[in-house]
Amino acid sequence: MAGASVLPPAEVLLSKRVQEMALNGEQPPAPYVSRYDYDATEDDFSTVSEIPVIDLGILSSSKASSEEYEEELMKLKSALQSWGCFQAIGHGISSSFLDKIIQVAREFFEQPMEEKNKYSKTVVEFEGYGADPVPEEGQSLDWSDRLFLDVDPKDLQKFQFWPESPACFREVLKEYTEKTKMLTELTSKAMAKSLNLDENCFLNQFGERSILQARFNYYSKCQRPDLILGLKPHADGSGYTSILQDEVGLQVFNEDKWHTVPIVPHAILIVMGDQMEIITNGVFKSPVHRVLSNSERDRISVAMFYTPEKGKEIGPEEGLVDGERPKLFKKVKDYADIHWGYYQRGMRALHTAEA
Ligand SMILES: O=C(O)CCC(=O)C(=O)O
Ligand SMILES: [Fe+2]
Repeated sequence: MAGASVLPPAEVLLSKRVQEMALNGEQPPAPYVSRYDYDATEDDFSTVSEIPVIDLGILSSSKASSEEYEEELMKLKSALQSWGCFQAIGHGISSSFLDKIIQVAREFFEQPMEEKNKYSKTVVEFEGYGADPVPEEGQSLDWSDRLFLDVDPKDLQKFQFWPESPACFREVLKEYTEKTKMLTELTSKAMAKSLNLDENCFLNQFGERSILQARFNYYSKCQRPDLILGLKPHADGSGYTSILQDEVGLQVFNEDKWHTVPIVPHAILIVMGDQMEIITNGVFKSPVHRVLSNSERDRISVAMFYTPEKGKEIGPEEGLVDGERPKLFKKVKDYADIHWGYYQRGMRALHTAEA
């Protein structure tokens, strides 16, 4: 293998899109090669795991019988304690609209580079089209391209990064943002109730100016999926994240094993981020997850990161602290920034919040 000194620096590699390399049939260059622990059974997408499915319709409707309601609430709590994620159905967002989001995302990424590059970001910026900012030296790179946008509060939207092609992109994203806000309200209330807390307690911690960011991920096919990762293992720095996916590839680490998240048509996967682990005093888990590449099909996902308002202190809910369960975390603010610093070094940041 060539010595590190003759490799192009990560800045140069990251200024080139993975999609271009894939279309040119190029082999993944060294910094993308991250898998030395290849295990064929972990790549077998046909054996997916049963991630709990929760019907949010039951938890939001006054019509549900109280028995059914209590049962669903208990399922939700248990899913978040053991997996840190669940597949939400009955969320109230129409199937045709969810198809539309995936479709506009696909149309965006399938355009010529010249069109996409109108929205490109530099290797130090977050927002726009491209790769994540350059990680610390020695860290591997992800075999994927992204379009990352701040979407809420509205005054944070920077339209120079919002595609005008496909023509309906902006309208669809605005509508999805509004729908995701409703979903987060419903989810936050249901999660609080499942822990016998005031239904507004999580919404209050996130604050009036809680943040939503959209990340459109495009995972190109790769001839050597055994060598690379679409997205390296990480836990999210958000409060929690909702994910739409059109192909398998996402895996969650649980009980010493990687589990492939199955495609449940029109379900939205809700994944706890570190900040919900802090707020629930460790009752809910923020799971480590990653994305594998595929030699046959590309993959689109749309992640919406829901994060507490800038500068707002968050910390364990008092109702989840007692003699048996002392405070595991201290109060923190702007945790997502701390998380990012560690992420770039391939590390988790949760320990920085420990009491
Ligand atoms: O593509 C996916 O399914 C997961 C994306 C993800 O984990 C992230 O963007 O943080
Ligand atoms: Fe993630």
